[in-house]
Amino acid sequence: MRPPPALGDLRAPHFILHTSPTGLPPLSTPTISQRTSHGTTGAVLPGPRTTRALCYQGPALPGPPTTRAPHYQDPVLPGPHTTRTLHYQGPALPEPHTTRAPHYQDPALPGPRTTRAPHYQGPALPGPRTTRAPHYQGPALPEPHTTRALHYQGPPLPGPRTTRAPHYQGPVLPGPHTTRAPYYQSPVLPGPCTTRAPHYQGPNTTRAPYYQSPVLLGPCTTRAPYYQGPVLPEPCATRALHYQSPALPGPRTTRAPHYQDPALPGPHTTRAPYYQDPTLPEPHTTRALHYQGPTLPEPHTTRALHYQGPALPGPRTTRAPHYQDPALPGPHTTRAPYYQDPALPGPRTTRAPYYQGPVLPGPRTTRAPTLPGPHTTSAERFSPPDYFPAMAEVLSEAVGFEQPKVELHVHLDGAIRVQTILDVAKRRGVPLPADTVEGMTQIIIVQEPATLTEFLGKFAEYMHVIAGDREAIKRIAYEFVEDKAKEGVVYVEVRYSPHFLANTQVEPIPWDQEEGDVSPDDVVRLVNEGLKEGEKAFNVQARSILCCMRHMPNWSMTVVELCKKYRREGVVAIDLAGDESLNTDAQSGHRLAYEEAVLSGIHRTVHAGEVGPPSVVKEAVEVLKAERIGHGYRTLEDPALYKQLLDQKMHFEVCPISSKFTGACDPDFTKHPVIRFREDKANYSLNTDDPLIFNSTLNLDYLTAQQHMGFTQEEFQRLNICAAESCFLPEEEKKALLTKLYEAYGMQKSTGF
Ligand SMILES: O=c1[nH]cnc2c1ncn2[C@H]1C[C@H](O)[C@@H](CO)O1
Repeated sequence: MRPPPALGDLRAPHFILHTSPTGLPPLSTPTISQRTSHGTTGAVLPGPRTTRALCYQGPALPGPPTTRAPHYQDPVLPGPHTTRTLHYQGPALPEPHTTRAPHYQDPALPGPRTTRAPHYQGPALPGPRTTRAPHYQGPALPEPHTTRALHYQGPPLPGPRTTRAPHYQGPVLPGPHTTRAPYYQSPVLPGPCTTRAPHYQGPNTTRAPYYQSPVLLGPCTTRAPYYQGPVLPEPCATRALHYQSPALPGPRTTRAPHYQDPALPGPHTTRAPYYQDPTLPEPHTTRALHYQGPTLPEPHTTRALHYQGPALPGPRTTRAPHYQDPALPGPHTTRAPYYQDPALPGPRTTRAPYYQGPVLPGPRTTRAPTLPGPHTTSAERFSPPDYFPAMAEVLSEAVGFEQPKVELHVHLDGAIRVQTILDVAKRRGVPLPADTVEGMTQIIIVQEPATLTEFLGKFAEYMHVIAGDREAIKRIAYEFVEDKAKEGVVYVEVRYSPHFLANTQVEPIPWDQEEGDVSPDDVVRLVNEGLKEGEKAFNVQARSILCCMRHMPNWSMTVVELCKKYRREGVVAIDLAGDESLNTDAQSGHRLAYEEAVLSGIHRTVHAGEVGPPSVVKEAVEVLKAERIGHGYRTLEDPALYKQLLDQKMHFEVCPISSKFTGACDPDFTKHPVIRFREDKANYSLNTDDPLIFNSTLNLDYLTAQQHMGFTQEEFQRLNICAAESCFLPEEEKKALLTKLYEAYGMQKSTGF
């Protein structure tokens, strides 16, 4: 339908509208002079109801003089044979009683067959044979009760097959009650086989892609969001990929968390968490948690790696904690706790090179590395690849870089004091496999270069002690700041997963905890408090980063919401941590969370290229819009990507000691990727990552760079300035931090690049 002409259009060239001297139209009816194109003036048309439009040029109208002026909109035209407006171009209207002006919008038209104006937008029209919405272009709707305006958005319409969501374009859905508006997300879908998510493309799995309600009804329905595994046999077989509840009903259902081998034979095949060797003979094959030794002969011989219980009966059974050399001769061969060198002479004499425990009786026994006398071992004689886990304390007297430092990549839950774990365990009555700092340390730390997955398993040794305990959570944050102060750190960004420290409002509840009352939100508040008090007490600036976990995409939206909620209380960014070797879906909750972070101005870092290929780094940058990369070592395998990131000054959060023990990098530090970063003047920092688990300190990372990679004091200064430039503080605070560093380093202001 043509729109009504604008006022200007009405002033056809044939007419002169006499206006007032003010130039404004007069209040009284103007005199209209008609001029023909030949310049003649026409007369006012005579008769009642006879106003012909001044420029009416349509066909001769039937009947007595009926034409009203163009744009006439008075609805109260009396009688039949009434007005055809000047520009009416609608369909032929059936006579009689039908004609209304084109823009007529009064809903109160009486009687049946009341053709509504083309732009009619009033309430639903009563009765049958009602008007189709003017722009309706959908398929022919069957009568009756079918016509709804194209943009109808009201509540669900009653009756079968009536409600079609306004923009619904999916395939025809079978059966009654099937149509749901796109974006429909109500969790209370009744009955089976109902909702099809708007973008759903798979077979038969009835849940919207982001559907996350735990109260799934009926069998065969539960597919975890993002589940992409093989088709699971029905029934009771469908479990979310990361499902961790131990309470699964039915046989063959319990799988260790992260268990990914579907081929376990027989029933009762629960494997220890992280157990990945499918070749254990049936039955009773559960091996101790982190057992990695050689196959043990006979049944019932498996001893946990960290077994510290009473002496076991039978010969050669009791092994010292961490004992890993099966070739020790004779019975009773327990070695000292740090023993790792089988080549030392003499019985029962060998101590680890950095043994600092109580003095042991007997000759040639315990020697601290710097002690004089025979058989003493100086620190220099030991190459770090062999002795790193035990080096931390010994080398702590040597200082790699004594000036103020910035640390950007350290996990709060990987930086807890062992003493604190023991204290909290005692207070809460949580049993631990050791009750001394030394014993517990040896259980927690990674002794040898391992895999990232094995390393992540270490958190299970102690997280259940701290998680869900308000006092402990606040305490670890506070003590963390104190530890950083001792390391000469002036600014730190510490990260953690709020979910991993919670025991309610987290699904599944981690670390086999009972449900409690500490939610992820509570965790963030407690950490904020601990950090704030630590800042005041120790004069260190501490901010936090909240971690999403790779294997838990459905936690991520909560993480970003917590970042937003607590951005003014010290939370500066979002991270994605965990096992990069897990194949997470690009459509996952992480992606949505990072989109939200971008929209809300939350800073973003992502663990990528630590053990994962360069494609993970690429995804972090391009999809998740990461501003920093956690680790990023494997970026070097894609020269084009590396060049791009160099050009854009992407910051790499490098963690040297961590990279050795997680198996991310060659244990030979002289081949470490950070050497290339340094040569290319890349933007990177040095960090501890998880000093508890690596038994390390920030100083040890600097020493490693200095002693094995040739780092100079100037490079340490440069990389710390890079770290400050790339920190997630607001600009003003960042400037203040940079000024502090420049002053401490005695430098002129410039960027570190
Ligand atoms: O180096 C790491 N790579 C990937 N994930 C890690 C690393 N260190 C710690 N995490 C995980 C384990 C922690 O529980 C979690 C949150 O701090 O982040």
